[in-house]
Amino acid sequence: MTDLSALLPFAIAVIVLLVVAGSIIGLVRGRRSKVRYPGTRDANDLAPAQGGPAGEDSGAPVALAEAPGSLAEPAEAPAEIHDDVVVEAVPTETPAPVAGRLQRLRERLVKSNNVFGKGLLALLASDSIDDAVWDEVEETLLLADIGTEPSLELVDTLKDRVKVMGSRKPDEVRAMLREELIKLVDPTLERSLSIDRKAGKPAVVLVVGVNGVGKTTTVGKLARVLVAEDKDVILGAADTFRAAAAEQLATWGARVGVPTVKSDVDGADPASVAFEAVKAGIEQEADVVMVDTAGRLQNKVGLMDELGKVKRVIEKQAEVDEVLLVLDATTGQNGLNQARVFSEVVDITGIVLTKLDGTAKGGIVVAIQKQLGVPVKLVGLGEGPDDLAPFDVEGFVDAILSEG
Ligand SMILES: Nc1nc2c(ncn2[C@@H]2O[C@H](COP(=O)(O)OP(=O)(O)OP(=O)(O)O)[C@@H](O)[C@H]2O)c(=O)[nH]1
Repeated sequence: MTDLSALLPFAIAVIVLLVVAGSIIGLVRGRRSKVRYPGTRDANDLAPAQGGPAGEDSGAPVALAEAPGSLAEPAEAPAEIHDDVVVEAVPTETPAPVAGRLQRLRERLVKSNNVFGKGLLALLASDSIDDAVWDEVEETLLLADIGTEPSLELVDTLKDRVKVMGSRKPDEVRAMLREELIKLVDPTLERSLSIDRKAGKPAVVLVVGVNGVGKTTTVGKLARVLVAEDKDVILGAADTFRAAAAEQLATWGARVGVPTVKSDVDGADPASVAFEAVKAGIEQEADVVMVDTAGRLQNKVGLMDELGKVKRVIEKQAEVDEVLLVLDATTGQNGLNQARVFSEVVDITGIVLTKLDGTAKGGIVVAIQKQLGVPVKLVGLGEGPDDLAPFDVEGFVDAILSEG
């Protein structure tokens, strides 16, 4: 007769193998989305409305009725975001304090933009400033993307001031230029974000823009800014087009303990997700609900309509306090066209200018504000999690004029 105890190690080995195989299959299933997008799809095609209920025609924007529970339950802890989504348990991080961030990121700005400032200082300090020099001053301003009209205005003002000054000491020239640049960037604009609860509801921030400008990254970074300011935040992943966007956002949130409301269904109705996120924010008494949207080209009418719908559906529950348009500073004047069209569909309340670390065209800040009358509220200065800073006029001008 076989000794049963001799078989025991084999039995254990078989059980272990079965458990391991089972969890691998579970993991693979978990990573796969339940519904695949049926055909080839252009980044600017409309998502098929699978969430339906948020459709304005239905009149009652409720949760995705066909897929109950398909929107992830807002989680308290990173590992609990959703049964079906594998989110690695990341230790919660403490975001860098917000005060003085631009100062800390100043070096990036100095590196990319002080060529422009230095150039101006050198030109204005030259012994005699003739027309050729003034042309160079103007060209320098145009190259920094300040825009034609503001550049001409600034040259005129500087001409007048130089005339009055007579002989010019470098310090005086610097002080004069600093003063005029600060005026141009406009310290009187209101740049604070509306992120306070009101009427018993959370503040709602909608983040919009064309593809690849840094929307999801900005929402993630901004969540950290808000957490650093002790706000309770909920994220809404209404970028239902790019498959990885929702998980990318959830990971950003999880790192600072912020839950994300998202759909497991590729191409779900973004308005439904936005609606659910705001609903969760109201129920959980969050301070801020931040909704990320899919990148869309401003010339695609259907997509722009979809964005208008997202906003209107949110407004069935709560006011949208901020609509932040994310613009990539490296795209220069093209950003202005985008901004114009977006502002026709949704009232833009602020600009987030990303990738300022990668361009010498910081003057776009001036051009955008002049053309749209909308202030730059935040600037992105790198890919790091805390490389987003509240825009501060003096800090910005000082970095441009820095010796560094
Ligand atoms: N250097 C630099 N890179 C940035 C900054 N902000 C965002 N990025 C990078 O820009 C790239 C695109 O960022 P995403 O957040 O995915 O852009 P998106 O607008 O959400 O993209 P879509 O959803 O495809 O429209 C990423 O590689 C980011 O790391 C910034 O301030 N500086």
